[in-house]
Amino acid sequence: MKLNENISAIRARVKLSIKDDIPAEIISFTGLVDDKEHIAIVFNSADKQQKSPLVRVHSECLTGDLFHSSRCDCGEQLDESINIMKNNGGVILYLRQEGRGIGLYNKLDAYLFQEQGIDTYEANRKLGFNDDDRNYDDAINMLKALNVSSVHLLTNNPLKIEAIGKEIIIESIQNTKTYLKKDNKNYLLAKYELSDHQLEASLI
Ligand SMILES: Nc1nc2c(ncn2[C@@H]2O[C@H](COP(=O)(O)OP(=O)(O)OP(=O)(O)O)[C@@H](O)[C@H]2O)c(=O)[nH]1
Ligand SMILES: [Zn+2]
Repeated sequence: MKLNENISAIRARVKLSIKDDIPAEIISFTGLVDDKEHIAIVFNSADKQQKSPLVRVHSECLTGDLFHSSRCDCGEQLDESINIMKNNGGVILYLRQEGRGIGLYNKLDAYLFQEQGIDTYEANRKLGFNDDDRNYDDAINMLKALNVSSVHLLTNNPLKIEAIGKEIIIESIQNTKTYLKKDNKNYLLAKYELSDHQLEASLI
């Protein structure tokens, strides 16, 4: 595991959301292990005030997070996280691991395979990638830099739980909701059947 203790962070206060003016801090880091600019969004200074904040480790999805694409559930999960944390505090680690780590170009390429009936994981393999090319070392580095050593984790993804749990105490797991949309049934089914995500089977 690549850990880096020599991280520094710069933070600025922001208000989030179109309607709500949710106070938060946005934090960027230098000294992370990979060359991406991962960020943390901290609600109610959870890093200072809460011993075990609620944490969402969220991988970038430009199409879903920003444009609410019908193909996935990422934007809804991000909105859900913000809505919970605006009242209860918490930390979102926004990791620049677009397309489960393969990047946007390759994710769009994978969509072309999916249109032929191939599931999301096999589409990755057809392009020469692993099913999931992410790692969470820098998520751990960021939590440590924020003095967060134990968390309540907001996820349905067992790989995230395993990876974060290697260095951070996980007090509890809170699942996100299951968001079935126009075009994301196969995406959700693949997560449920092939990758053991804790989704509501009755909804998909
Ligand atoms: N390769 C690939 N990546 C995808 C596809 N659809 C969405 N993604 C990416 O999948 C990632 C989803 O990450 P997260 O929101 O952290 O969610 P998750 O891994 O499903 O885990 P939890 O939401 O925590 O349960 C993002 O990086 C998306 O860009 C796809 O069809 N192919
Ligand atoms: Zn997405």
